[in-house]
Amino acid sequence: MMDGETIKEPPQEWGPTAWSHLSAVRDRSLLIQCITNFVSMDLVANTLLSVGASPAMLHSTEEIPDFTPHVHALYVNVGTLSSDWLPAMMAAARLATKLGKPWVLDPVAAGASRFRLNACLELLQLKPTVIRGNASEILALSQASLAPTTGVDSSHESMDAVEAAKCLAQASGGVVAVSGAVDIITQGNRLVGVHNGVPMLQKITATGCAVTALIAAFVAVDPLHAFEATVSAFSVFGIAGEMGMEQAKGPASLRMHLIDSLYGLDQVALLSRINITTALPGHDT
Ligand SMILES: Nc1ncnc2c1ncn2[C@@H]1O[C@H](COP(=O)(O)OP(=O)(O)O)[C@@H](O)[C@H]1O
Ligand SMILES: Cc1ncsc1CCOP(=O)(O)O
Ligand SMILES: [Mg+2]
Repeated sequence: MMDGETIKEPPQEWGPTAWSHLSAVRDRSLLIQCITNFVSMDLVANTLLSVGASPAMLHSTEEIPDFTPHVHALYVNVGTLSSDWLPAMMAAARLATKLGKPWVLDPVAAGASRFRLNACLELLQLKPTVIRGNASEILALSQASLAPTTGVDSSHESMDAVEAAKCLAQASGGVVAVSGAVDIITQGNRLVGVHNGVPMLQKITATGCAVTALIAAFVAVDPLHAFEATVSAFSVFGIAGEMGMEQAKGPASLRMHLIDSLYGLDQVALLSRINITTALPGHDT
């Protein structure tokens, strides 16, 4: 294989990998510290509880030295960022990194303002294990440039951000994940697409925040294989979305059925529904 060439992944391995991650998360009572936005706190906490993890929304700077050493992973989300929250995010991420604990960044609306973009760039310096955003967020971060028309929702397709994601992964040294109709996950010379999920997930606020929280839990059980953990979390969340949609009448009932489906997801459903590609059009080598 030539240097820089993308490794071909055996797709048949992903079902068992995702199942073993979900089973481990369910077995382990993982404590996940979430410094997340006001909009997402409820869905993030309920998503983590539905897979057996324990969410804790502790965000005071004063609590970090006592609390962060006990968590299995840290989740930082800048969705409703203000200057008084940033020091806590930085302190928690710094301590997590120092203690060798995984931490995951959700750069919500990274390109919406200079303050937010600079905050995300500062957080990037602290080496997140995984960065998960929508395509517009990953493009803004990768180019370190504002995109003022972009709020929290993406104005791009995930496929538009494949090269940006690869650059960001190289620059940060972490896993970079772009959500969308196809979720793109990349690290080094690895790249896969997860095709699970339903478009209605975009009509529920904070589903992006929730899938990032799930990634934090999955990475907590397997910090040395953050790429596999991230792909597994996306598949599980997307499959739960598909199963929830079979019972839902619209976004509000999908939100409820999504959580129920995460809670009840079994091995047969996961193995039969998981849909992963390892060769994206124009990006397979
Ligand atoms: N068109 C789509 N089809 C299927 N799933 C989707 C689609 N768009 C987003 N999703 C899923 O919805 C969840 C939230 O992603 P997204 O809407 O991109 O994040 P954000 O809310 O941060 O913008 C992810 O699990 C993603 O896979
Ligand atoms: C609407 C909104 N405004 C600030 S944060 C937030 C929630 C964003 O959630 P997501 O990125 O998962 O759509
Ligand atoms: Mg988001």
